[in-house]
Amino acid sequence: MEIKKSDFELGKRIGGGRFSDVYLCRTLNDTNFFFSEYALKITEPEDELPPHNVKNELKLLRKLADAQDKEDKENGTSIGRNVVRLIAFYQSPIEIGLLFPFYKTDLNGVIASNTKVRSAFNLQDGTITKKRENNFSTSQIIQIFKGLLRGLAFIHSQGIIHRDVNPNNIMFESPSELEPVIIDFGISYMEPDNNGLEKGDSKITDIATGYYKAPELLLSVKDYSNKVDIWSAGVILMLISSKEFTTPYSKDSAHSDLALLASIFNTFGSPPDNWQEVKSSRSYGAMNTAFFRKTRRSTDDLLFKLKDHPQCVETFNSMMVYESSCRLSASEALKRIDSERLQNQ
Ligand SMILES: Nc1ncnc2c1ncn2[C@@H]1O[C@H](COP(=O)(O)OP(=O)(O)OP(=O)(O)O)[C@@H](O)[C@H]1O
Repeated sequence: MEIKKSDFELGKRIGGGRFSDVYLCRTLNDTNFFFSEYALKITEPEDELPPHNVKNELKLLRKLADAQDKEDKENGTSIGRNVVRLIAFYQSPIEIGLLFPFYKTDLNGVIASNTKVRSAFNLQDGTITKKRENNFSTSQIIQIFKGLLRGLAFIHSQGIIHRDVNPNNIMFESPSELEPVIIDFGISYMEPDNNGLEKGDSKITDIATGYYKAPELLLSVKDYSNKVDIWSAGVILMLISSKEFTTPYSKDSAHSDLALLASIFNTFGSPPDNWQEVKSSRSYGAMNTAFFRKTRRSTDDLLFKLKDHPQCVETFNSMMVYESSCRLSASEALKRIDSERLQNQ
């Protein structure tokens, strides 16, 4: 639905990135709108640099919203509920506004509300250290993870690669309502050529955020697939099922591709010699692979809180494989996790 900016009263700025501002807003005309609060994302296309493209974001969101509407009409078991729904939009000569339901918190907020802080007194030097502890139950972790996978299964079923799955882009109605909603399609890709912007075999590799980047991106593989999102989802699972809400990666890995690659190899072991998709990558060829000879860390260690859930552990292991074509898809991963639930009934 097309709207006018003047139909809304803008409240405080609640977020935004390099090229956008997101405002809490209220409608001034109640007739067409269901909620009392919305989030309005405003972007000036002229300011953007690739892969950011709000015109493309609007196209993708409209495609997703059509599929969500269709799903609503056809059946009750919607997988589209874990993806933000575009409610309306406006276009002016200088900006594009995208209207969404307002979500109170993101995954970082949910993690903060489920963190127990313990103070430990050190008898030797009299200092006090504070330790963060993950207070999620296993069922809460599985609920968040399954919601994330459902959202990705829906996005991928529409031929879309999200390309920026990370905790800032996973929203929740409240810290206690653990049904995740994936937002931000600002750098997403639609098969087959991102509406003429990027050919399938020469996609932009400068996508995703810090720890959540898949290894093939770090090696400049340009014909990557939606499996980059699966890798990001696996890193999120490591974060939410860790003992202290940390990933096993070094701090430098958040900013340096090379440090991240080293952390990935330290965590998941050396890649196989026959890693097909990176065979021709110049950066991989230039690396001394012997330097990275590492064994994979135990999954008990990586998924501390899910140790007693072999089906989740096995699913995670099948998601975090180097050869992206061998990584589980989101719908396969969901099926595997559900098979544990059925076995336990
Ligand atoms: N529907 C929403 N409800 C509540 N907050 C939102 C909503 N949409 C976006 N935000 C907030 O605004 C932030 C930025 O939104 P979004 O990620 O879509 O924009 P962006 O320009 O792509 O930002 P970035 O460059 O950081 O990814 C989000 O991380 C979130 O905190």
